[in-house]
Amino acid sequence: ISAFLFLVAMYAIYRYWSMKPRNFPPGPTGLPVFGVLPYLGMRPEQTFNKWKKTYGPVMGVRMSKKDWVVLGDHSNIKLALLCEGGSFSGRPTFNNKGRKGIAFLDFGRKYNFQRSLGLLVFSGNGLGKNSLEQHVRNEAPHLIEAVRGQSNKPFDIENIVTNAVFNTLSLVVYGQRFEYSDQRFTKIFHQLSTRFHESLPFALTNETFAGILKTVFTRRNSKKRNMENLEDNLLHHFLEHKNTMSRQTLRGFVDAFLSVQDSGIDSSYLVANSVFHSKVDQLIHYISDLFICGTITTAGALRWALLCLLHHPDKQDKMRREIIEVLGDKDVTMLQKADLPYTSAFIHEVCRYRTIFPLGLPHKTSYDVLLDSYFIPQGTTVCINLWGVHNDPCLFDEPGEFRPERHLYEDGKFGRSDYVIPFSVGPRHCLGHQVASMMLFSHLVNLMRNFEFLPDPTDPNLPDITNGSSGILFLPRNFKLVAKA
Ligand code: HEM
Repeated sequence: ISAFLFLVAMYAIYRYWSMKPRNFPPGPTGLPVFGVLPYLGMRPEQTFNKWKKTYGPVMGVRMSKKDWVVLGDHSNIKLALLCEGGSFSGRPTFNNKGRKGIAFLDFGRKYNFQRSLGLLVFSGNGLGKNSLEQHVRNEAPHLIEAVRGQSNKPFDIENIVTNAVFNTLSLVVYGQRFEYSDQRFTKIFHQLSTRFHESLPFALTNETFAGILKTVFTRRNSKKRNMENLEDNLLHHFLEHKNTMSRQTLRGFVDAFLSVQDSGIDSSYLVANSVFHSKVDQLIHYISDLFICGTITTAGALRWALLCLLHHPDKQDKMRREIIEVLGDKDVTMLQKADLPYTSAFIHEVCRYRTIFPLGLPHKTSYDVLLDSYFIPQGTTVCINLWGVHNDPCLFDEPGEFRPERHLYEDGKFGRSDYVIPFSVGPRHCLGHQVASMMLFSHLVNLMRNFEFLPDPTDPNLPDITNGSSGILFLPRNFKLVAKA
């Protein structure tokens, strides 16, 4: 009898554990307490993609004790984020309770205001596309000079590229750049990159047993300290910057933020509507979100592009020939992009082939919603599998192959694919996608016209292009190359 009761109890626990909301998308529940966490592996996006074959592109997975929805194909991602954008644009609360800024704000009035402020600077309006482009162009000579300093011997380009991206963003944010040798900023890069070495589902699972395990097995305290140091550094720099502000000339995002905030009617409206809890906290978190979301991603994409050049010398030659023929001695501008179809196709393919942000940032439903005839309750965390779209064989022939030519028409013109969505889509898509695209294009073209990139002659193997760091971002492992001037 006791064995029978034990089995009944186990069955009841299992049934209770497997319970999901009515008509919730199908998917695995995994183990009690942990859910599917033990089965995700180092590349959760690939595991989700495998499960898609069994459960379909709209899948419900039990993550520790919560049910998440994973969207795994282009049509459902588009349906959710574009057609139902108002319902799918929230952000779940995880390690970020009380955090302001932008990337982790829930959808709503406060978020919309912060986003429009960001768009003033980071889109074609307000401080303007030209000034964005000008900032990117201003950094290029420093990047070239730093690489020239290492030319003809094997070196790791990571710090130089990260410096260039950080400085470009710093020009947009503060209107000011820093010397590559400035120790304060090399420290900040390390603080930035440690944020990304935790896998997304693990980073978000902050509850029950999994949360306890995470505390035991990860160095959260050092991560927290890093974040605080980063924000201290940014605050210190901000205070120096504020003292030199003039309302006549806005130097960048910080000045724009302060002037909107301090301008009479707007300011009282904003304070009355509690758009700003505390202006300095909000601004420091915002700046840190911009650097965190913008630096390691863009520098990582540039390093993947360089790795692709090393692995495909024929494509490198073709691209350099195109750049030299079209540009001659002229400066690189975004207008010339249309005349560089192979280069544009190469960059587009790098963004597809090595998806930097494989699962993007998690979304949350703000209302009960139906998708693909499934019911998704308000407050559900929704993961967007961008990697799954980029590797869908129905959309890309042999998706595992690096083939820029797939983005060229027969007449040689570049055709942007709607299915290449590294910046995600919808109201929450990447705020920095324009400046990121400018940096990828301008920095890469400038590097290509000045150097030939060759593998490290002392290493018999080419650096690994298949595997990368596994975490929230998919980044290349460290490698050396030779930049032949
Ligand atoms: C190759 C470079 C980059 C890639 C692949 C990338 C990709 C992404 C992705 C996938 C998201 C999540 C979108 C979503 O929630 O659906 C995101 C968000 C974001 N990105 Fe980027 N990003 C890049 C560069 C940048 C840069 C340079 C900036 C600097 C301004 C930036 C700022 C942000 C911000 C602030 C968010 C949060 C937006 C929000 O929640 O409203 N990113 N990015």
